[in-house]
Amino acid sequence: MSTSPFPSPSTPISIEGPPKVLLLENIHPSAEEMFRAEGFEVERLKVALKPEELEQRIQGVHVLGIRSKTNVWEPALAKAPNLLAIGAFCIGTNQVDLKAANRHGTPVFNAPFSNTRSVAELVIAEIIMLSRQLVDRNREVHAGQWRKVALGSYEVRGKTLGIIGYGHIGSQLGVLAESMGMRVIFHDVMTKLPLGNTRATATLDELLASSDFVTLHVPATASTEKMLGEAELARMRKGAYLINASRGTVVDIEALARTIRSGHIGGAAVDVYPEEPETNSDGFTTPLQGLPNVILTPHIGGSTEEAQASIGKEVATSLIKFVKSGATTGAVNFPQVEAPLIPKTHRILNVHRNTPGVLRDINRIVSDLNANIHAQVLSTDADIGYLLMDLDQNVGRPVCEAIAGLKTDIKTRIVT
Ligand SMILES: NC(=O)c1ccc[n+]([C@@H]2O[C@H](COP(=O)([O-])OP(=O)(O)OC[C@H]3O[C@@H](n4cnc5c(N)ncnc54)[C@H](O)[C@@H]3O)[C@@H](O)[C@H]2O)c1
Ligand SMILES: O=C(O)CC[C@@H](O)C(=O)O
Repeated sequence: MSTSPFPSPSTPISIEGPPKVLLLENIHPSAEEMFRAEGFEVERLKVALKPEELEQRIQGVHVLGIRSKTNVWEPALAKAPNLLAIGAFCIGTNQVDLKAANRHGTPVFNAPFSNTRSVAELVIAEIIMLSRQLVDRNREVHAGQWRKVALGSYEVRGKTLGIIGYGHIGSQLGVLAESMGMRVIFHDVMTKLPLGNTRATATLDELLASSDFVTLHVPATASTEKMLGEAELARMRKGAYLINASRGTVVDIEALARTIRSGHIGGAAVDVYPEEPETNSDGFTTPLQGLPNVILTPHIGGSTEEAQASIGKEVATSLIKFVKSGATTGAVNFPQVEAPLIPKTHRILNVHRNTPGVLRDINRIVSDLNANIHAQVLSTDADIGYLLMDLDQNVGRPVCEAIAGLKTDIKTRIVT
């Protein structure tokens, strides 16, 4: 992903008719219902779009909803000057070029909580399945083979679970695992409050060397890319199990396959892969196929009815609030502003390059029109400033047109 230039020239956004929403990747109908109830026009597709298709479909769209399979990069953003916001109806936002979206004045909202319990529960199931070699026994009986063995099957009680990434998922998982009598340790780059009897290890290596189960719950970032490679896998205890329901970039999958084949690792449960198919009808291969005591799932950690319905509502709520008031609280790439609408005032939103003098120029435009600023909130990051202005007079159109003439302008729109 590249760092984009600022868009130029800018034009004020005016929404004629209902705001247009494009929802991809079979986003739960709860989102569509909420948008429709607010008078938005919604198109909902079951599939992800490839970059070139997205560039076509995104034109004229005000709100785009995706999950983990649609990449939103600079070329698509450049084709969508009317795009107000992007909703990632999931936790991960690595599929969006967040920096480019920021520079285009487009906040990205996600659902940081709604599917976390579903992932934690899946991992609990996998811990027991790996420990009892359940997938292998299940396959054998389905094939008419009766292998009643205890060898290599263990209780999880008293075993150590090592959690890499003690965030929303990792910490919930720790609580659930302790209730089954497991010892829980974790490694995180941030200082985290250990829940229950868990404790942080001094290093990743200490966690790898001390765990019977290692499970990953980190985001896809430069620092987590292949954080478990050949050397790290070799540091795990002999016979230990690995679980990855975070992102496919985090584990060197070829090295994992070799380590399982060598017998050093006792099994693995993998939900995410470096390359994943875009649709359910595409074929799929991974070097882990056919290996013993290996559970492979198609990125379903967060795929429960409860989680998807809740995500639909959570992200739609943020997007509707942003379109209707400009609130950016919770956006993952944007200065945070939250201000309820003030009756009898007229709200303008402006995103501009963060350079000296912008506020002075904008305020001069307003005062030259003899308008009064009732309230004004500015929040900035390194690249952009996000300004929310409530004016006493209904002069949004001339103000927006004049602001769009400033070299520093990125995106301006009238809310009320
Ligand atoms: N399989 C699925 O369907 C599914 C569902 C939900 C989330 N996920 C993935 O799980 C990830 C974690 O979700 P979450 O809600 O717990 O996120 P979170 O942000 O609450 O927690 C992530 C934790 O990882 C830590 N971390 C970041 N970089 C690290 C590093 N290099 N080493 C150690 N720790 C590091 C962070 O400090 C944080 O505590 C998401 O980013 C997403 O990619 C997958
Ligand atoms: O629903 C999805 O496509 C992704 C789910 C999960 O990986 C997430 O990041 O929340």
